[in-house]
Amino acid sequence: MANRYFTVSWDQLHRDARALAWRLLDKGPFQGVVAITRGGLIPAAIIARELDCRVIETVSVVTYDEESMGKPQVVKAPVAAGDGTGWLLIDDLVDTGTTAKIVRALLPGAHFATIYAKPAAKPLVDSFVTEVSQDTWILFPWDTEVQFVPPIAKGGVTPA
Ligand SMILES: O=P(O)(O)OC[C@H]1O[C@H](OP(=O)(O)OP(=O)(O)O)[C@H](O)[C@@H]1O
Ligand SMILES: O=c1[nH]c(=O)c2nc[nH]c2[nH]1
Ligand SMILES: [Mg+2]
Repeated sequence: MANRYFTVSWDQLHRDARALAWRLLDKGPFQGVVAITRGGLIPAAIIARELDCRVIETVSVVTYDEESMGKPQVVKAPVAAGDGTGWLLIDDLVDTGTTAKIVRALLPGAHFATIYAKPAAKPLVDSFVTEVSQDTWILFPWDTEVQFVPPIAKGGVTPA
């Protein structure tokens, strides 16, 4: 269980996804992007736009129910991407690496990129932008909303 949170705004996500696109420019060209749904969908859309790539495939692995981990299941395979050679594989983050190991086994030839990476799974990723400590839970903008917090002196939550 995470004991810290790292909140990512839409602006920050867009900036970080574009930073990843810059890093990927000289790794391509790619014939298509495979998004690991659902978290990889928005990062993949931003990166595909920046790399001028129009072909998007998806792979879906269900691993988590909120913050608890269950038994991973591939519920949608990446049919158009062969063994991944020439394709860019995108997810929002790697944490334990469970999802990454499953998808890499399906697409061993793909270049695997994530925006955020925690240390346990960093070696599984070919390109990433920001490392976040293992005990930090990343809060993405699609999972959160803006709300009132009390002042720090009255028990307000300290940001990560
Ligand atoms: O390295 P791991 O420990 O496998 O964790 C990383 C995965 O967990 C999250 O997806 P999740 O399974 O929550 O599904 P979602 O993308 O549909 O939200 C995240 O988007 C990664 O795909
Ligand atoms: O929103 C999320 N934030 C995380 O830090 C994380 N780790 C695994 N799955 C995750 N989902
Ligand atoms: Mg995911």
